[in-house]
Amino acid sequence: MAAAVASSPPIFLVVDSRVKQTKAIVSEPCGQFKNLGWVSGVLPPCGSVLPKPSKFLKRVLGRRRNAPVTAEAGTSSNGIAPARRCIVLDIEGTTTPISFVTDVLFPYARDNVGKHLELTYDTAETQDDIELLRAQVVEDVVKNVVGAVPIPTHGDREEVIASVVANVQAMIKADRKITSLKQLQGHIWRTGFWSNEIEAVVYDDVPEALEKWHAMGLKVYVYSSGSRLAQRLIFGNTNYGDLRKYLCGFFDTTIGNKKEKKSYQEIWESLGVDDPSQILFVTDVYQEAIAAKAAGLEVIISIRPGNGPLPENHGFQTTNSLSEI
Ligand SMILES: CSCCC(=O)C(=O)COP(=O)(O)O
Repeated sequence: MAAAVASSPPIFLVVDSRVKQTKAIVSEPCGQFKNLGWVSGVLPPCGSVLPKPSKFLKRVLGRRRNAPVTAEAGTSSNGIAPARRCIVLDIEGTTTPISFVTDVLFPYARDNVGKHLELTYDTAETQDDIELLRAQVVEDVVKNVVGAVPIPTHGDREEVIASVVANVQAMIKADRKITSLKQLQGHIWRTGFWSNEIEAVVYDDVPEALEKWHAMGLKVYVYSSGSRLAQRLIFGNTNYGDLRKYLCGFFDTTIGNKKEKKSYQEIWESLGVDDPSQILFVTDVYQEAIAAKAAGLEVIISIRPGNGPLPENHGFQTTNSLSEI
C-alpha cells in the first residue's frame, strides 16, 4: 500500500509490509528515486487523510510548505502512486465541436487556398509550404492516393498554384492529418483570424476548467493535428477570448502522428515529469487513446455531441465535460 504527497518534486510514502514501516521516497527531476529514509507510522488507504507527519516527515515537508497534501488514486504496479502533473488536450471533439472544424475551418481553407497562394507566392513561407506539399504528393502519386496530382518543380507560377490547389482540396476532403497540409492550412486560417472572419469555438466548460487547473498548478498543453500556429490562433481567438494564458505549450504532428505510441513517449520526454502516468491525455479518438495508454499516459475519452462512435467495452474512463476532471 502506498500514498503520494503531491508536491514539487513529489514525495511518495511506501509501506514495507514486511517490517510494517513507511519509507519516504522523493522523485527527482532527473528521473531517479531517492530514498529519504524511514518515517514512523503506517499509512491509511489511498484517498484518506494522511496521518500526522512524524518529526522526520515534517522536516522534509517543511521545505515544501505550500505543497498540497493529497493521497492520489491509481496506484502503479510497484505500489507508487505518482501525482497528476500535466494535462494534454486534443482540440477537435474535446475542447471544440467537430462541426467548427468541418463547417468553418476546413471550408475556409478550401475556398481560400488559391487566393492565399496568389497573394503570397513569392514569400519564403509559401515556397516552404509548397516544397513540403510537393514531397508529400510525390509519395501520394506513387501510392495512387485519390486526387493526388504532381506539383511541377519548374512549371510556371499558375501551373504550380493550380496543382497545389487541386492536391490541397483533395487532402481536405479526405481529412488527412499530415504536416504538409496542416502547415499550409494554419497560414490560410491566420488571415481569417486576423481579419475577424473566423472566431474559434470552445465548449462552455473549457475556460472554467482551464482556469481551475491553472489555479491548481497543473500544466496544460495542447496536442492536435492542426499546426502549432493554428492551435495558438484557435486558443487566442475563442468565443471566450484569449485562453492562451492557461496553456503551457503546443504539440502538433511534427512530434509524430496522434495514433502512434511514440508521439506520446516524445511528449512525456518533453514535459519533464518522472512518469508518463503523471500526464493525463484527453481525446475523443479511440486510436489516440490506445496509443497514449500504450505509452503509459492516463487517458480519458471525451464524449461530445457529434463525436464519432466508440467501440463497445472500450474500457476507458469517459467525460462529457472538462469540468468533471
Ligand atoms: C488547430 S486545430 C485545427 C483542426 C485541425 O486541423 C484538425 O485536424 C483537428 O485535429 P485534432 O487532432 O485536434 O482532432
